[in-house]
Amino acid sequence: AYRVWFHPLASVPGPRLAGLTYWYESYYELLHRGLGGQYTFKIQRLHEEYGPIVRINPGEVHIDDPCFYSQLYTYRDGFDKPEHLKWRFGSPSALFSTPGHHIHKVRRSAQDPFFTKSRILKLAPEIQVKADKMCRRLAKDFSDQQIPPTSLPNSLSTGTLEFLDHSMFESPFVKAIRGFKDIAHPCTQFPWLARIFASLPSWVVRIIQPSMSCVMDFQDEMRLLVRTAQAEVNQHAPDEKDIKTDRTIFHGILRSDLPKEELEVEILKDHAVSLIGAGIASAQWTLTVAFYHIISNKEIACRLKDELETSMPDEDNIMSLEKLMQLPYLMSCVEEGLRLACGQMTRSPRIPKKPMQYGKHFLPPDTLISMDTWHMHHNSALFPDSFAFVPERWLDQPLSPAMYQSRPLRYYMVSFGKGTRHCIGMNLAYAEITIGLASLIRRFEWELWETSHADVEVVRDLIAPEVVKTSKGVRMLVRLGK
Ligand code: HEM
Repeated sequence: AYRVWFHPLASVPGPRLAGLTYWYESYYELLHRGLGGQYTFKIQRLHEEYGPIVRINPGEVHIDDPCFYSQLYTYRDGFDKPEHLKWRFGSPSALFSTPGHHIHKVRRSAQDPFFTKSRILKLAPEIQVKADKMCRRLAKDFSDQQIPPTSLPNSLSTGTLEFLDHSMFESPFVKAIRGFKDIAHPCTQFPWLARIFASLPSWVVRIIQPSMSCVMDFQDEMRLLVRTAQAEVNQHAPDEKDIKTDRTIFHGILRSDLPKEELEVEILKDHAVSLIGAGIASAQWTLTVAFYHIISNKEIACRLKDELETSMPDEDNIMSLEKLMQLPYLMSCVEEGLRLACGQMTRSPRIPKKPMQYGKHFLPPDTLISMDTWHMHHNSALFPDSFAFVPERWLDQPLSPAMYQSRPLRYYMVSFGKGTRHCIGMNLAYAEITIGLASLIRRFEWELWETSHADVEVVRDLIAPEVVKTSKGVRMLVRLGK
């Protein structure tokens, strides 16, 4: 009775059942359509019925209004994230899992310097080396064969060349990420489940939940990586410059001014898991979506190829990232890929400490308020025919319609989120996707193989190439012929 009639959110529109019980959300996230991961799409239908603000569970409202995005995901006041999401990906101390704004700020300040634009521009030649190696392997071993292109981007994303040597570019990391995705929804709905998994010895978890084995292996590998960095840093005085101790972001964090408790192995292991996991999954999916749409549309493919051939007559010399980023059609394809891939599709709740107002609705402090990329990127006023891949919509720096204040259209592209918790890897992701697309399209001819639009359709939230594969039983295959 309290939740339905007397709760401060009781007057916010929405289905009565959603205001009454969290089981409403759990049903859509775990069971609906036999897939789970459906609440994002259900919320879209609820907005059609109830308007731009909907109460989606007893303590949370969802807003579908592009103008409100920057108010919620703000750079000015950092908001907390809900405590129960901390366990979602089994890395409770990772940046995106950290609930409190203040501790998040401390952790983030140690990692930010590694992802600045200038740092990534310096790193770009290394990414190009990987892209070159990937292309050489394609030319040598896969000419005129089918390959699943979802595997290609892994090679660029992980910061290691080792994957490029795996058959079909298959990688153990990708299996681990799939494992995380399998448990993410159950662990969001029942956070105690993740805590139980975390407290059990790993051999017990492996027996009761075999799909977690690769996750555990991945975590062990990350612990080892952190311990190695610790040992190398401890061998040198803090002010000593040494090539070995500048090798990875973890060497850098260990040499930062973070308080001692922030440098514990388990915390750094969580950062490692999240940086590599987030880095692989989203960039891989975005490149896959862009790649599919480009090769499935002859006009787009020809226009892009023309631009690349004109600017790089010698295919062996892909131009620098800085110059690639000045190619208008290539960058429009990158933007459109990012828009359609949607990044992290699920809503990202924030907890303002001060009251907020949305229209006539007063939202008291500590209310969970959320928005998501899916609703932003499929807003038909901003992005007409929003499910179509139209790079042209990004050419010549377009503006949004007057109802959205005629701002640059890019203002409403939120693949990387906004505010104090926006994606730390944004510059790296742009670099990987741009270099990846330019190298693959400039150097080869591609043809779709037993692949249709359904193979890149999102059927479940939380990003989904593997989910699409398993749920539909098909893979996106292309044939390579130089
Ligand atoms: C196309 C590629 C990518 C997309 C679409 C993407 C998307 C996002 C989004 C939307 C967020 C905000 C999540 C939230 O509001 O809670 C985020 C956060 C994050 N991303 Fe990415 N990401 C991408 C690539 C990367 C890469 C390459 C890395 C790693 C280097 C990375 C690491 C992170 C981390 C660590 C966070 C948490 C930041 C924080 O809470 O301060 N991401 N990402």
